[in-house]
Amino acid sequence: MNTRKIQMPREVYIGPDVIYETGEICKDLHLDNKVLVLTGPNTYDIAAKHVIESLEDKDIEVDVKIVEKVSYDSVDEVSEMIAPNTTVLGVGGGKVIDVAKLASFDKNVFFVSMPTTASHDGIVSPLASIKNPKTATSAKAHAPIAVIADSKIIANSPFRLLSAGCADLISNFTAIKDWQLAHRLKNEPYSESAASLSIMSAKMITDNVDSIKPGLEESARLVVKTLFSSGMAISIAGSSRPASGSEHTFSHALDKILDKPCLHGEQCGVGTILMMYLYGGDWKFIRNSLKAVGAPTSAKELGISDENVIDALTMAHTIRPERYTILGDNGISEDAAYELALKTGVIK
Ligand SMILES: NC(=O)C1=CN([C@@H]2O[C@H](COP(=O)(O)OP(=O)(O)OC[C@H]3O[C@@H](n4cnc5c(N)ncnc54)[C@H](OP(=O)(O)O)[C@@H]3O)[C@@H](O)[C@H]2O)C=CC1
Ligand SMILES: O=C(CO)COP(=O)(O)O
Ligand SMILES: [Zn+2]
Repeated sequence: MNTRKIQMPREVYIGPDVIYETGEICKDLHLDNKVLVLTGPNTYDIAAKHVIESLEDKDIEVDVKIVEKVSYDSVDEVSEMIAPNTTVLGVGGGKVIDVAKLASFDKNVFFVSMPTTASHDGIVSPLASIKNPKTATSAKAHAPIAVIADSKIIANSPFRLLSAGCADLISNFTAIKDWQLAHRLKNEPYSESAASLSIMSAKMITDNVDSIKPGLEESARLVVKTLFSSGMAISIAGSSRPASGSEHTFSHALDKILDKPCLHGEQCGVGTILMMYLYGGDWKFIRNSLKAVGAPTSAKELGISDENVIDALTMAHTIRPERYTILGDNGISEDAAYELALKTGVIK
């Protein structure tokens, strides 16, 4: 059978205060039997409590779970709370949304994505990126049945999170270069439509850096919509290939090395500067774009050591060996990694 399934959300709501309409939206979608709200310790007060009120106002039975730690154990814990008629609402950052996505997929129930910030492109994608000691990358799950994105809450989220979302999008530039390389060198299947959508998403950010400002609802809308289009590129490809290449394996390596990793998008942004240099591309454009959206461009700005950068660079090719990238099968030598990081100003 040569059929591919592309999953997209059925309904997408973006707007100020839309969170207060959650109950009504769930009723309209017939997702009103029983709802499990997953949220984080901070996002409970910021968003989830209003979601719960809105659901209860419509007489929908609600269970709540605060996700403290993101792991396969938390996915299992959440799965145990899911009955066949439960709808799972993920209200929070990328980690909460990923747990909601994977647990609902395991139990074959609907999932609604309710991002409280715009920090990553997993908002609509059908993949969940949950780490375990063996795999550092995303697992197959399903797309949300609906997305409810409150642009007021997102605009008021820490600007650092929005900057990280922009950096996750800018990283599509090198992800696509890696995909094209793997297509030419290894005959890996390549989708022109997914790649175009991915590049368009990255350009939407670099063409509009001046419009991305703290506390502005228009900025939040722009970044959310662009994260949607990048997530859709992932859906079309059926893998994170259009949005995750060597810059992401650099970030995944940092996640393994650091006791307290930085934000996903921040690490990927710095990785993009490094990998674009390896491609002989315009890495200064990447660095300037990241600076313009307020994202870190060096080890110092990430708050990590120069040694962490070199270790992550030399480890990156081991993270997902089946996904061919500019780092090749053997990776980069320590000397070359040092030169690369120095020349791009990532280390001093
Ligand atoms: N599935 C996919 O395709 C993808 C998945 N990812 C994954 O997503 C994760 C990264 O997501 P990210 O959002 O950066 O990290 P987190 O989910 O850890 O969120 C970062 C922090 O921001 C807080 N926060 C969220 N919204 C607000 C708000 N409105 N106001 C104040 N604080 C807020 C969270 O609070 P709280 O403590 O309440 O949670 C948390 O402390 C990674 O695990 C990454 O692998 C990334 C890209 C794609
Ligand atoms: O972060 C992602 C896309 O931005 C998902 O990537 P991974 O598949 O590498 O986890
Ligand atoms: Zn990413």
